[in-house]
Amino acid sequence: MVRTDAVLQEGYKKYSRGPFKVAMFDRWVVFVSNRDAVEDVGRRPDSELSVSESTKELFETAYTVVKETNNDQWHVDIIRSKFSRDLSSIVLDIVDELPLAVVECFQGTEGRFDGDIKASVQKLVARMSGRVCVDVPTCRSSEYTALVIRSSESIMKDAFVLKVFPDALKPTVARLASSTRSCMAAAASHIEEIYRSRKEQSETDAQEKPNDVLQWFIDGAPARASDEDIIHRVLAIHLTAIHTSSTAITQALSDLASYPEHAEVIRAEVETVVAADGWTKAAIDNMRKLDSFLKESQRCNCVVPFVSLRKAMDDLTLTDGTFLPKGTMVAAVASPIHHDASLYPSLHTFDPFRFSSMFDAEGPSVTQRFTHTSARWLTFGYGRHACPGRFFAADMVKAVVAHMVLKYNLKVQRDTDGMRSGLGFGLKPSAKLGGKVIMERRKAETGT
Ligand code: HEM
Repeated sequence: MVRTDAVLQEGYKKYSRGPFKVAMFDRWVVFVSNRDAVEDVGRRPDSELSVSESTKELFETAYTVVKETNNDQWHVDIIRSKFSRDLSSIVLDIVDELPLAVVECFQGTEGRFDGDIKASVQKLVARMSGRVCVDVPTCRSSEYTALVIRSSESIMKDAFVLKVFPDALKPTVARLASSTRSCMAAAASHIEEIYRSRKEQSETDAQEKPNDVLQWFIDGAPARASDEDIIHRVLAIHLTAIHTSSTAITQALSDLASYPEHAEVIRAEVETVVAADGWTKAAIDNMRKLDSFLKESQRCNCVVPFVSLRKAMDDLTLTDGTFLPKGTMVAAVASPIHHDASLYPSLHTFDPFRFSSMFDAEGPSVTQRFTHTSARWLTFGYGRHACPGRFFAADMVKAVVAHMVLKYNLKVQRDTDGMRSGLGFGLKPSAKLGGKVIMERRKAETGT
C-alpha cells in the first residue's frame, strides 16, 4: 500500500468509521476505527489475535532474524517492566551523552548545519539508545551504530523483496539477497566481548550491575535462551528504538523550524525547568509545553499511520460485529483518528499547546500526556501490546528536542523539496518535512 495516510483517510470517511479492507502488497488488511473495535483489537489475547504472527508476515522475520526471537517474546516483558519503572538513572545517561553526540552528529560549518537532518537524527538516536541498550564505548562506535541503522533499514527492504517470492523460494532468496542477517551478525560481533565479560561477572561477584538492556536481558533471560539469541534481542530492541524515535524527532525539529514562534515558548519553558531541577527526570517531566508540542507534532504526522496489526488465529467476531475469518490481518487506523474533527477541533491548525492547555484547565491528568494510550490517541498503539518503550522514548525525544532548541535556531528553507523523508509505504515510518531544515548555533547558549 502506497500513500498509506491518504488511503486510510479515504476509507475512514467513506465507511463512516466502520471497518474497511485495503490491498497491501501481498494480502488484504481489515482496518477498524470505531472506539469499541479499536479497544477490542488492542485487548484480545494473542491466542485470538496474534502480534507475533502478524510481525512474522509483515517483516518476513522467519527468513531474516534469529529463529528463537521470532517464536517467543520474553524480552518484550522485560522491556515493559523495566521501562515502566524508574527511568531517572536512564535519563541521566541520556543527558550525559547528548551534548557531545549532537556536536558529532550535526557537523556543519561555522555553527551552521544544512545537511541531511534525517540521517543525522538517526545517528544521534542510534548513539543515545545504544547507550541505554549496550555500553559507553560501543554506543560511540560509528561502525556499530551504522550497522544497527543498516539492519533497521534492511529488515524493511528484505521484507519487501521476499514478498515477491513464493514461500518455498524464500529461504534461498533470503540467503542470497538478504542483508539483515549479515548486518545483525556484524553488529553482534561488537557486543560479544562485553556480553561475555558481563556474563562472567554475573557469575563471580555481586558488585553493582550496569543498568542497561544488555544487563536486563542477561539477568532475565530464561535458561533456554542461547547467547546468540540474547544478543540478537538486544539488537532487536536497539533497532526498534531507532526508526520510530528518529522519525518522531525529525518531525518535531521540522515543526519547530516551521513555527519559530512556538520554539521561543518552548525554549523559555526548558530554561525555567532546567534552572529549577537541572537536567533530570523531574525536569523532563515538567516540560509540559514540550510534551504537548510533541503530541501535536505526532497528531499531525504520526510515526505509523496504523497500529495493532494482528492475525486472527481462528474465526472471530469483534464487539462491533466485524467478522474476521481465520488468517485475516486486522489493524486499527491511527492517523485518520488523529484527524477526526469530532475528537480534535480545528484539526487542520497546528496547535502545539492544545494538550498542555487542557492540562492547565482540567488539572493534572495523564490522559493529556504524550505517552498516554487510548482509542483516540494511538501513536504508541493501544492495549496489551502498546509500545513498552514509550516512556523511555518520550524522555529521549524530549531531552533531544529540549537540547536542540537551546543550542540552535531552526528554520526551513522552503524552496527545497521536503515533503516526505521516507516513502510513506505501509508501516515504514517517515517524517513529513515542510522543506529543508537548517540549524544555526545560537550565540547565547544555556543548559547542558
Ligand atoms: C517515538 C518513538 C516510538 C513510537 C512512536 C513507537 C510506537 C510503537 C507502536 C505503534 C507499536 C505497536 C503497538 C501495537 O502493535 O499495538 C510499538 C511496539 C513496540 N515498541 Fe515502540 N515506539 C517508539 C519507541 C520505542 C522504543 C524507544 C522502544 C525500545 C526501547 C520500543 C519498543 C517497542 C517494542 C518492543 C514493541 C513491541 C511490543 C509488543 O509486541 O508487545 N519502541 N511501538
